[in-house]
Amino acid sequence: MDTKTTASLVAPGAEGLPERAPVHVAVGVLIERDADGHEGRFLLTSRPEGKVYAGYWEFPGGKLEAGESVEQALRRELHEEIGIDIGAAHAWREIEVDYPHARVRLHFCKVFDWTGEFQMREAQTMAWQELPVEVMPVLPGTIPVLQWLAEERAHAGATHLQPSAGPPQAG
Ligand SMILES: Nc1nc2c([nH]c(=O)n2[C@H]2C[C@H](O)[C@@H](COP(=O)(O)OP(=O)(O)OP(=O)(O)O)O2)c(=O)[nH]1
Repeated sequence: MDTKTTASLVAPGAEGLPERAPVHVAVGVLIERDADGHEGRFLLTSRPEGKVYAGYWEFPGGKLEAGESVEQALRRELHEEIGIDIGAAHAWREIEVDYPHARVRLHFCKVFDWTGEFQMREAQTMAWQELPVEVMPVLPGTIPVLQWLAEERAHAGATHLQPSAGPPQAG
């Protein structure tokens, strides 16, 4: 039995929902490293049309299929969705998120090595980002990862830009 404590958060619209079994999701935090091994830019992709939260930015990944490990699922999803073959997947952090559509347990893995050309096979968009992230909006379940990266990098200030409420109204 899994007795680990996992951080959790409730996305807007999912307050007060009954307890649901989580859907497990493997997520890759692809990070560029310089010659000294310092971690730099990381990859975000936008969620394709037709999925929940279409257009929101996230780290690439997807749901585990029956019998798959996190690493197997990540390898398959990144090949299917963005066309690359990953090297080692380093298990990093986990969080559970309650959305109106499901409760998900996100298994984030850092990935530093991959081969192949990036191909957005689901018509997503990709963006290499630093902190603060400039693409928006960011998926609620992605924001904690930006906070973890900020802690690791001693980044002070905002982790991501917020969609503007629009120009101030006259009058
Ligand atoms: N890939 C990914 N999913 C995330 C992140 N943060 C977060 O809350 N999620 C949630 C959104 C979705 O509810 C779930 C991933 O499911 P999905 O629908 O994208 O997975 P999938 O590609 O296997 O989809 P499908 O084949 O069933 O259409 O995890 C993140 O950073 N990356």
